[in-house]
Amino acid sequence: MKMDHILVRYGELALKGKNRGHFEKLLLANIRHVLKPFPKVQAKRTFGRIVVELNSTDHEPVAAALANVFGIQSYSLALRVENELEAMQKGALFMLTQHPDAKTFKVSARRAYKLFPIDSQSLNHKIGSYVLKAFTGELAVDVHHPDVNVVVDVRESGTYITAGVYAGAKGLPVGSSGKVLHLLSGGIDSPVAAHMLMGRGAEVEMLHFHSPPYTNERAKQKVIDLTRELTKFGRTITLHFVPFTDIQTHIHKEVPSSYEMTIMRRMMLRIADRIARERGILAISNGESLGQVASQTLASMNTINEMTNLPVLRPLLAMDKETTIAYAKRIGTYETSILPYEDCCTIFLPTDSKTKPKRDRSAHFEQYVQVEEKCREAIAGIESLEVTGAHTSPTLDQLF
Ligand SMILES: Nc1ncnc2c1ncn2[C@@H]1O[C@H](COP(=O)(O)OP(=O)(O)OP(=O)(O)O)[C@@H](O)[C@H]1O
Repeated sequence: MKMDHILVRYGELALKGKNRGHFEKLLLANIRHVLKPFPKVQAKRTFGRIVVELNSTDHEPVAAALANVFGIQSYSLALRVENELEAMQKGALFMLTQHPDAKTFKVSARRAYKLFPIDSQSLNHKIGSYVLKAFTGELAVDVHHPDVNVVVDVRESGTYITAGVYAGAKGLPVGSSGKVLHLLSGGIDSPVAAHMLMGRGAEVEMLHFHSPPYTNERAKQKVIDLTRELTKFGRTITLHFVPFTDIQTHIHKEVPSSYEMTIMRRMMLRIADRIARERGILAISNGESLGQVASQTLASMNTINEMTNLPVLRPLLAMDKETTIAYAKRIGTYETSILPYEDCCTIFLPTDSKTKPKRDRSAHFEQYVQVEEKCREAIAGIESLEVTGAHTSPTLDQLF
């Protein structure tokens, strides 16, 4: 016998009333996205849950892929058998052999298919006593706090037997809350911030500023790799590379070093604002946390934020670095983030950046930067790509 199904339950979705149907469709699409590396596996929506048919594929990698998908409350490995008592008994026994450490169990039969002739009470009894006989002395029944609850779910299409529930990623399906334009650097923080937003249903579209030849091709590949890592939590992600060399060198030449960082960030946000509006995106996000560095003080945020009246979401605002690092390790982005390739923000890194930059001073220095022209040129030079997933994601060689 072999595990042949995974039953997926969704939680918060249920709270969403009339959006439920839409959310279920999104969740199913996102599940199908992460299951693309398993061509034989199929996912279907039935009776308020999603049934994943393994079709002879090993359950472990499939379950691991599902564990990442936002919107899944929990899931269970399942065995499907014919609607016959003997098959149910053998199936329940098989499921219990998957839990060699269990000392107690119970059977919880549910008979959604009322034409099946044995009622759930009798099924509990008949299956329970069969299992007890097979495990003589090793297993006992405990109806209140069993180590394993064997659920026998009788449906018209067959009986699904599960033993154990695994926690899903919870949250909302990616895409259910609309789209956010996310500023993705190659660092530790911004991928974590993106993941948090995805968990609240946001579809993230990535914007990365790069400054060749100061930042190299490997830095670019790193950003693609981080994006690809994030596709495993939901769906394909659009990534835009904005050429920033000209703007940066110009700022470096024309602006006092204490305001370079501020003006550079204001240019980034100006460009992000325009791209978001062009693409009908309602919010911008980044990986800033309060007070970490000169560009992330309240005064700095205030001065930089002047460039947009779209909401700027900062999921990491109140998180300390240690927690962010632990989070990045957990979601699998940390190892890529710490690869030592330059980010454009560090290439002319001034040591005297203002921690309290002013809006009026910034506007004054921007008079020397040809803001309009530079923004237009940068936007015209954008390269965009769709990053679909670990199995199909392109490398730079294939792209440019
Ligand atoms: N080259 C870039 N392209 C796009 N966004 C960027 C870039 N550099 C920085 N950002 C955005 O600005 C935020 C703050 O960047 P900064 O380098 O000051 O801080 P950080 O704490 O090192 O962030 P991270 O770890 O995400 O790089 C980043 O989280 C990211 O959202």
